[in-house]
Amino acid sequence: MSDAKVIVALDFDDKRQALDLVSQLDRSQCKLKVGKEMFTYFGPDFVKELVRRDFDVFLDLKFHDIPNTVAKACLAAADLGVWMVNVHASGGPEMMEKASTALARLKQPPKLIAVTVLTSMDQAQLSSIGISSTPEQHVLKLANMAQQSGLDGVVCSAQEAPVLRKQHNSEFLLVTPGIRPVGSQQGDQKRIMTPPDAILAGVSYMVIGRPITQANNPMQALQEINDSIAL
Ligand SMILES: O=C(O)c1cc(=O)[nH]c(=O)n1[C@@H]1O[C@H](COP(=O)(O)O)[C@@H](O)[C@H]1O
Repeated sequence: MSDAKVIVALDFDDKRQALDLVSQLDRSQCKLKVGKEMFTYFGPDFVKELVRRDFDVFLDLKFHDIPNTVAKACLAAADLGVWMVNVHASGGPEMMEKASTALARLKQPPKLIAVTVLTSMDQAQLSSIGISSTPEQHVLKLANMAQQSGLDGVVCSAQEAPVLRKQHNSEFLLVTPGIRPVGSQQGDQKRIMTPPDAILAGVSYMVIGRPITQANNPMQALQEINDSIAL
């Protein structure tokens, strides 16, 4: 596994464009994430190609279904050779336990993490789905559930990292999207933080998409982020 803290979210509708960027990268600079858009267009072969190129790949399909279906989908993801997979914590403890138990039987299981509260949601969005706690309270609750269910960590925003780090040691992975370098567009993200602040807050890995992929010079954007978090 590489030491890279940045996970580049490859959200493209064009495989050639994605592979052009990937060809300029190496595993010491970043890990790669394949999400619903690219997986739906280009399927497992695209994921396998990135694994073949020796990248740590996070397959971000956010499984959320009955326990048996999710456990089997996680096994299918593991078959692709990915480094990390995720499920929605709101699928509940039984779903998460079944997935974690299924993966634990493998020789080299991928990391299994749970999405808590999407970084595109704020208090108003949470209220609109009937949840009256604050995003931080809800993240904490789901993160505890994920840990008790045997998961390796959670997806949350960097804003919740300091309080999560008080309850979970550094082995519990905090994977944080909603990362915005100073001057970049916020877009649809609500709970955001800059890369250096996120590292100070105790995150394990930062998922960064558009600030890199839509930059005039993606390689320079990634280099600047890596420089900004270098010790
Ligand atoms: O699981 C994820 O990766 C994820 C969870 C979350 O709460 N928020 C979130 O933005 N993501 C993903 O992280 C990436 C963020 O991309 P940018 O907003 O372009 O940096 C996207 O691919 C999202 O699908």
